[in-house]
Amino acid sequence: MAQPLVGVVMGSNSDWEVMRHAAGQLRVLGVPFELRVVSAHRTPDLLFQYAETAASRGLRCIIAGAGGAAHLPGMLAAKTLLPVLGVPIPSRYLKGMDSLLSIVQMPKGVPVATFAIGEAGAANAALFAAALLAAGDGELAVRLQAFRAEQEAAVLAMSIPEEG
Ligand SMILES: Nc1c(C(=O)O)ncn1[C@@H]1O[C@H](COP(=O)(O)O)[C@@H](O)[C@H]1O
Repeated sequence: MAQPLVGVVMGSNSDWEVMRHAAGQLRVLGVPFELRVVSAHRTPDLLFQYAETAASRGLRCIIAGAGGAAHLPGMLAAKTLLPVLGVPIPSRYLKGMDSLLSIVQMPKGVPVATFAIGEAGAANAALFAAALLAAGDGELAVRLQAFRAEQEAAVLAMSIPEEG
């Protein structure tokens, strides 16, 4: 097993339906990652331990998904110098607006790169993590370029069926 370079963490296993889009995108690009459930609220000691050891274990960035009062990404960012990429999970009553605002409205000095609510945000966080790593990994840059080219070809091949 290759050394994980990206930590994909989430506040609950109920976030997996969204966060699997981050994992899937990393897998497609051949970026080694690890998956963990870590909660600032429910497992604060584990959160500190995870954040404090992440860099020394070889991780290069952390993608963190959380819903509702989504303190996980911000608290991770407070305890590590690694870039933290936050994914707002759609929540039951407020549709993820609570998650988005909790993650994006960090105080000056402790940034979290915040992505869109839901699966597109999770996939984009993975693509962003790959772009960060590709700056120092030419083979990954080639795979990322190929992904872009495939996406472009798929859009160029789109057609709209005419009516009548
Ligand atoms: N936002 C957080 C944190 C945290 O930020 O520490 N820990 C769990 N959660 C969120 O609670 C929601 C409901 O969790 P449950 O489904 O387990 O009740 C999840 O979206 C999770 O990310």
